[in-house]
Amino acid sequence: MIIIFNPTAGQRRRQRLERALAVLRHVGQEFVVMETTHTGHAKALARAGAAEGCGLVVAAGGDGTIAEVAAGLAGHGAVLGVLPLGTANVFAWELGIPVRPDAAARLLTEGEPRLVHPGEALFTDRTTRLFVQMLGAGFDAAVVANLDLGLKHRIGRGAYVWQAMRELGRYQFPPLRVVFEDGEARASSVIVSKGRLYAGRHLLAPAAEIARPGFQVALFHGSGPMAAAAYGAALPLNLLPRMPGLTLRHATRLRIEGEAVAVQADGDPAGRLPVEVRVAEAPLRVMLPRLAGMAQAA
Ligand SMILES: Nc1ncnc2c1ncn2[C@@H]1O[C@H](COP(=O)(O)OP(=O)(O)OP(=O)(O)O)[C@@H](O)[C@H]1O
Repeated sequence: MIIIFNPTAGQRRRQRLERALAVLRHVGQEFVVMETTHTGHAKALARAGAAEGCGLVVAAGGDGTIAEVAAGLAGHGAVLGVLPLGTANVFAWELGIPVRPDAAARLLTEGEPRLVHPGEALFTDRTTRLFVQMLGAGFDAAVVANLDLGLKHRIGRGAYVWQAMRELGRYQFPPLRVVFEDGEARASSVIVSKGRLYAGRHLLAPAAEIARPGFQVALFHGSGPMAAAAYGAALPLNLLPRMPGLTLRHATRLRIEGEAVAVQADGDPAGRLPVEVRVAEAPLRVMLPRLAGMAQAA
């Protein structure tokens, strides 16, 4: 087992990693920990580990690290394991992976691999980017692009709230055009979601099924600071899917266009519009809680 650790993810990450490692040592599980030193490093480490025949490659970090490791494993048979040490850990909440380090470590040895179908973004400079949970264009991507990373490391998710309030006063809400296989739509912001959750455990797309190929696309029609503030207020109350001015629809392929508008993928800056979004060619095997065990627990 290789554990790829992002030392900059989340808060108190090193202590949380050590708690997970103690459990693995206790059960006699052999592992090697590799620390990332820069963006993109997790992908390279995962690819090398899988090429050398490692069967389980663990992302110890947030959703950005998970997405990088997933991209490195694409086309190999290795299973992705997750030790959620990030700020929001949406992927873990979505799939029932425990966020407590000791429980997450136990899952690595006791879980079962199941298939998940990531998304892939293709930009005009021909770069591609895998995403495991969501991709956003518009307001939320502006928040991510301008986030104070020092503040994020000090106070965690509160830094996103602070930045969102700052963006309310200056974001211009340029119109976006979204082209689907069967028509097109306009919106002020778009979130392409693999899963049901967003920004932690908050409900965004109730009909989404992360294990199936395809997306729920949230189109935010309301424009301007008042509309964005209303969406933001509805999110922690899990009322966002019912907000007027928000439509949700299924898609397996789409194109988002807008004048140099920022794009975020799994909570990290990813580039600028236009972007093509599609289902990644290779599904991913992820170590998840056993379904039988979940049924017994229910
Ligand atoms: N050593 C490093 N120094 C700086 N950046 C790094 C390093 N290792 C990884 N990164 C970058 O940090 C980004 C953010 O990390 P990650 O998503 O794991 O944590 P997070 O943002 O705190 O969590 P979450 O996505 O759950 O909110 C990753 O996408 C990766 O590109």
